[in-house]
Amino acid sequence: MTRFRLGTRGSPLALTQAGMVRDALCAAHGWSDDAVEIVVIRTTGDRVQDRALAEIGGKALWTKELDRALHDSDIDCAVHSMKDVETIRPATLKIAAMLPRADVRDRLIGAETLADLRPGAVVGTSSPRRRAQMLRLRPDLEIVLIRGNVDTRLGRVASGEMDATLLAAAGLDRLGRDDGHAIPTDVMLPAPAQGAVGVEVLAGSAAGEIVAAIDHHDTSACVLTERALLARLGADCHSPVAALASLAGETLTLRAELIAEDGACDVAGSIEGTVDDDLGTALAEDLLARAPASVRRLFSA
Ligand SMILES: NCc1[nH]cc(CCC(=O)O)c1CC(=O)O
Repeated sequence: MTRFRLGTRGSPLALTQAGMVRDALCAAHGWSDDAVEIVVIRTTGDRVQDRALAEIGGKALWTKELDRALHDSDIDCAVHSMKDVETIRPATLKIAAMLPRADVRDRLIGAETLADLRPGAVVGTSSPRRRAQMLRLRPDLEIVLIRGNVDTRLGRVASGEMDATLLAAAGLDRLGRDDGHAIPTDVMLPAPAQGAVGVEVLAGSAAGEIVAAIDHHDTSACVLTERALLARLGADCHSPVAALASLAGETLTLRAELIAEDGACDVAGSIEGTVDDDLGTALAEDLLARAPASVRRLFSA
């Protein structure tokens, strides 16, 4: 039997997530573990570690090589952290499934709360959103660029090179790490799609039907709503935007905020409806209409 080929990046987190998708596929289809082959693909994002992602070309750096492998039929599906997947995807590809979403919050490493950080503390992040949100709450902080995988980042706080960093709870939990303290979403709204793992296939492929069997519908509904907001904003990975959708019964609630890079001004809002209401587009339009000029200019919509 030919094995189902699952493409992934090679970082410890990516491999863990690929293993979760393999296990879900095997459980859904009654396959043995060896029915799925995990194919590790090195991306530009993995190779370039010293500059901000936004600076060197953005989220495509994580997906380009996996996209090519899908188009060349070297793999049947590709596993991604949905947070890292560009807003606009090639029409030839389809996000066929998402795993149940994990903890969506950020965790602060190095102090219990942001208020506990010493005046002028050095905090490492490469995320424009985290930078802006931290400066809004604590304008005295010195935000420095940090990249690399989870262990590298934790190591730089442990060594005292920086006072603190922020990491997604989802990634830490998947790696079995209990470091840090979760920040409530009303203090720090997460990145759109944070905590969600998605599986992409070639549009119209047989693999799409195989993968669709593991889709967690509530997660897909929420994450696609957050991505619709990004699309209407014309947001990219330079854009300091936070968003979180949640479903309670039939009611979908979407919260979002846009923050100036220095945290000095922002615009926030929320909207409620059903999954059929295109809440992402509606909230994006509301925020753009109300955004101060210094925030508005960060978006190409
Ligand atoms: N940008 C890197 C990235 N992409 C996804 C996660 C965590 C896992 C997730 O959000 O699903 C991380 C690390 C982090 O932000 O701490």
